Amino acid sequence: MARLTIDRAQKRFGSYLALDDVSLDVEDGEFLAVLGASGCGKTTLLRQIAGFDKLDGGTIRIGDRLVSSAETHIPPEHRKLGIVFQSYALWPHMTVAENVAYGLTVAGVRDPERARRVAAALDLVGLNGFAERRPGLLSGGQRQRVALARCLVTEPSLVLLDEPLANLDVHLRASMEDEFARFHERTGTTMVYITHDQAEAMALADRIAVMDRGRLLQLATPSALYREPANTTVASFIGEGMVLPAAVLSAPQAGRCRVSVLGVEAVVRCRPDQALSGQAKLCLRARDIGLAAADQAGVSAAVERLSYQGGFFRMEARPSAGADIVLHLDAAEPAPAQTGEAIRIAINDGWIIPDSDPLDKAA
Ligand SMILES: Nc1ncnc2c1ncn2[C@@H]1O[C@H](COP(=O)(O)OP(=O)(O)OP(=O)(O)O)[C@@H](O)[C@H]1O
Repeated sequence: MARLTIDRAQKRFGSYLALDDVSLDVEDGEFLAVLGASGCGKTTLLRQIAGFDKLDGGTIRIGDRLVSSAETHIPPEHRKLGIVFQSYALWPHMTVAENVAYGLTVAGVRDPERARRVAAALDLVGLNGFAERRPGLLSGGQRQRVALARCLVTEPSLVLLDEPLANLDVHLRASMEDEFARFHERTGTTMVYITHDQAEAMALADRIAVMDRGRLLQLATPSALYREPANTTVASFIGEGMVLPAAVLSAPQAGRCRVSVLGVEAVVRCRPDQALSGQAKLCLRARDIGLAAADQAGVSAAVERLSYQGGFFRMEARPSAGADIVLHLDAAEPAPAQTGEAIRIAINDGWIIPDSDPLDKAA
């Protein structure tokens, strides 16, 4: 196990800055997910940590050891890492046990120590009955577990996982998520998990690093990312947040303030220490809004779309006071209004986004 510390990492491809001053640290034993849309720089970051590429600026440390900087480059095989790829990368001509043993053989570990460690690793991923099978005769989930066992057997100080569930179907993904979570609990290994799937990141990670266009936008627990996004990009990317302009009507008190949004007053959450006045940006989740009761203030809107989600409807509605805004809210079955009907929407909660987007600022 080891701590990972990345300080102002930079990586260029020609004139494009694929990593732009990325700083983050992963605690010993922590499970960190790196989340972002395609092309945001996740794989580039993983390749720097693994040592597949050379860094142009900044530093990467594993434990106390400097492994990457513009001047230093420790090769991947000397970083004590385990890597699990999306593609499994198993040898088809070797049995499961031989695949798992491979890294030990290369490292000069011999039987009976090697056999003992292979059996323990297969046991850990629940595959001890499969040692003599070839990978071609395993399911996708079983192959991914072999890849996990192969990575673990070398007792890495840090495990990097590059979209390991991307090739699996929905059901298998869910059971492999459990598998990864249990595995992390049992071993306490420091893990960095790359994914573009926020549900996966939320379910697994202690903290999530959200990336966009080569920059780290926020590093926080899943709950803090959802409830208190730091900027507009994170607010709209995570949990389908709606970002709306709001006028601040009162100074924050105990982490709450009064705002006017779409012509309606509401009390919403904000940072207790934030100096707020004038205009702000408000993040609303579907669960923050609902149909207004008769005696409650509400935003007048027209239902544009209803989609059944199993037990409830997702309703999309366009407020009459904001032609370019669509609000989405969840309504219990049976549908309380039909497409085209007028409704009133109450704003029950929300979050004042503390920062305008750092990328907007840079632009
Ligand atoms: N070897 C390379 N040469 C030039 N550009 C590159 C190279 N590798 C990556 N890039 C560019 O750097 C940016 C980040 O790529 P990266 O592969 O890290 O994204 P990603 O977040 O992992 O995306 P995905 O989820 O699609 O794999 C992209 O714009 C990509 O085109």
